[in-house]
Amino acid sequence: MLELKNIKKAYSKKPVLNDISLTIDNGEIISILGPSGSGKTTLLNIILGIVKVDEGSILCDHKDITEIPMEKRGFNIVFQDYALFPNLNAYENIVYGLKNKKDISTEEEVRELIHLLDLEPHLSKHIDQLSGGQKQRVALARTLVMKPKILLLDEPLSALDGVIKESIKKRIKDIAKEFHLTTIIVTHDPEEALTLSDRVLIINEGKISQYAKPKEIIDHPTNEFVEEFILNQLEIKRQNIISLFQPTMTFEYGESYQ
Ligand SMILES: Nc1ncnc2c1ncn2[C@@H]1O[C@H](COP(=O)(O)OP(=O)(O)OP(=O)(O)O)[C@@H](O)[C@H]1O
Repeated sequence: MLELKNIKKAYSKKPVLNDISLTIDNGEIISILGPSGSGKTTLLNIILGIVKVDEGSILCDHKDITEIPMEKRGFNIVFQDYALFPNLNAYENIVYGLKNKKDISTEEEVRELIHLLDLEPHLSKHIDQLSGGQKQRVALARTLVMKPKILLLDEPLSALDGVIKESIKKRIKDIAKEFHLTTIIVTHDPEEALTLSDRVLIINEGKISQYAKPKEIIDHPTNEFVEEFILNQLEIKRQNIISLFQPTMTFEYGESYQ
């Protein structure tokens, strides 16, 4: 279990996170959702260990890790731009981290992950020969072979569209469930957060607006911000789709409107 207790962070005296407390159970998929500048990446980086807190503590399985450096926390992140090595092929990227830590994953485990992510046909391709969705899967495989205790994903679907997005979403869910892997995802897209996660943490101006299961958020938004920002965005999306399929109405004098 990961616990954040009264986390505070300011940059140049400007508060960015204000008294964030929450728990994340082992094996849960959590999305951190909020508008631009609300503090999502700062929170992710604090969990990862890149950014230090000003106040508060972080506990992992009841052990205080607040002062433990990133490399010793055993968490791992897939960055938004995937950060793959362009001079290596897909397979070399996937196994790169095992060079000095061979015993973390066996060859068989690596093969299983490659299979799960459907990457067999792409292993010898160079990074610039891969599509966005394929790059994303290589980045996921590269992170997962290191068997992180917690998987952090920064806007994992933002560069993908349509069917590919749905397929990656399903793979992230399947992998998290199969490996009982605690997964924390940063996103600004309510639809993504609500369909991908067990619980969604909605933050606004550095404070928790609501932290609940997707259904609870939709049925019982606890404040105006959640209603306005999250639910209205979903409604706009829904209306846009409906309007695409509405038949053109024709009037007596030949006028029409949509
Ligand atoms: N290293 C930094 N130094 C100073 N200010 C920072 C730093 N990092 C972030 N901030 C500020 O902290 C606030 C929160 O930034 P953060 O990147 O956490 O937001 P975000 O919700 O991830 O935004 P976005 O969705 O646009 O990426 C912003 O006002 C940002 O300008």
